[in-house]
Amino acid sequence: MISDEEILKSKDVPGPTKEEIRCLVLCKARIKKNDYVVEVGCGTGAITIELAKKAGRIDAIDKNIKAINLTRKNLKKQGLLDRVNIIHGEATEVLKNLKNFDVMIVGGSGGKLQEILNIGSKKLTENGRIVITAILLETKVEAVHTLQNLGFKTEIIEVNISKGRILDRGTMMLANNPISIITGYLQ
Ligand SMILES: C[S@@+](CC[C@H](N)C(=O)[O-])C[C@H]1O[C@@H](n2cnc3c(N)ncnc32)[C@H](O)[C@@H]1O
Repeated sequence: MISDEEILKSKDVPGPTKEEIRCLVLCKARIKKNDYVVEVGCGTGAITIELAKKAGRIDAIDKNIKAINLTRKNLKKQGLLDRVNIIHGEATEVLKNLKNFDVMIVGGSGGKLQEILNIGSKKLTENGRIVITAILLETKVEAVHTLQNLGFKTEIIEVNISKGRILDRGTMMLANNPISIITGYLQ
């Protein structure tokens, strides 16, 4: 897992998913080396980089062209550009044209989470997984309810990470915003 510092950022793209959260997303997604993974809302490409090291085929989607360009730059920096199919577009449209996949990671939905989950769930292979990261309370509730209604075995964890800042007289723990990781497993 690369550090947060290694990831190129831009003022026009939301910041990268933090290293510790990326670890948990990858863990919950149970990625295997032949998996076909679709990432909705790749942003900086921080999660895409890790997917590119682990999965068989990766499609990374974002509706923001600046995010697409940044994902491309970050993948190139890590020597992983040829491992990912980067797609610029609205996820609800792009997903319809994809073949069936094993895992869908949702890092952003722009108010279209239900639609993304409805379309994505129909494209999942047997034993497919969906992993959603959410900051807003409303998104967390919507993610859990939608996955349950679609028949997924649904799990949610809330992660509160504090990182130590080393000072002259000791170490101060600084808290990051809590983030939820909601996972749906086909059963
Ligand atoms: C919080 S950022 C993702 C962070 C990313 N995991 C990272 O580490 O950089 C959310 C991204 O989702 C994208 N997004 C939101 N709704 C979308 C949609 N409906 N279709 C495609 N992309 C979307 C946004 O443009 C944004 O780049």
